[in-house]
Amino acid sequence: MSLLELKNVTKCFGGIVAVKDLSFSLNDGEIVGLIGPNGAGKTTVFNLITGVYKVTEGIILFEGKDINKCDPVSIVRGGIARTFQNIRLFNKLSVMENIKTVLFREANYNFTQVLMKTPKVVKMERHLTERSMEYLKVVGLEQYANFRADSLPYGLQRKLEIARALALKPKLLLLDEPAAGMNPEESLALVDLIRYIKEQYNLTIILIEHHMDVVMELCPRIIVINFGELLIDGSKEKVQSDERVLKAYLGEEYANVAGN
Ligand SMILES: Nc1ncnc2c1ncn2[C@@H]1O[C@H](COP(=O)(O)OP(=O)(O)OP(=O)(O)O)[C@@H](O)[C@H]1O
Repeated sequence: MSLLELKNVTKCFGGIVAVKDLSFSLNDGEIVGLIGPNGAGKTTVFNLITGVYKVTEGIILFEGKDINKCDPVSIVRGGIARTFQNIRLFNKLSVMENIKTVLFREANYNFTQVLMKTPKVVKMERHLTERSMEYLKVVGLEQYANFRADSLPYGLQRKLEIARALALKPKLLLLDEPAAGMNPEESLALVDLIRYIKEQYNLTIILIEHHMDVVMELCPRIIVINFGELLIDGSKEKVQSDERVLKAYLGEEYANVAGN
């Protein structure tokens, strides 16, 4: 059974067909790139998988269960986490507090206990701090734990989003342009980080990215969409040598670099 399956999914916004009759599935443990030109429908696909939008037609199955009617919170609880193209952190909170906001859902104390600062609360607080620090260490942000989230450069904010998504303990992680705003050196480090978290947390990952070097490094399989429709779903070698993809998405320049 596939971990995730989209069956003939269509999403319309009024007269705009953002996603059209799209079908693909992800197997457990895969890392797959989702690429296509601006406006192709990639983020809409993520918004459909995470319940932000409801499909107009079609079905989305996660672990064999239809998640079309689930709200975003239940979908997160079910094991799907994401990062956003436009970073969505709690800017005024510290880096560590951004992780704690996720971990608090595990805390089993009430408001009065918090006000009284009971031993149970103090113990749980310490535990959450340690856990938050573990996630920050994974992405290399431990030294920024007490910085305000919006004081970090973009590249580090993206890593914080990844750490926060990991704290949700997902099975499936959706990364929306994680390398946006990063220089080549940072992108390379990001590739290593994504590989590491995939293995460490046993994740299945689908990745939207315009940095083709990142996609080619990370993803043995790539799904290309254009005008909301599937153009090609195959190995990176197949995608790299597909003429339509080369011309439309990767450009002649990349084709030459790739030696095709
Ligand atoms: N909430 C919305 N209301 C109306 N139209 C929308 C909405 N969300 C997306 N669209 C439209 O759907 C199409 C697909 O947009 P989407 O953001 O999914 O593309 P994308 O492939 O992620 O683009 P990019 O690479 O630029 O982020 C676009 O024409 C967009 O304008």
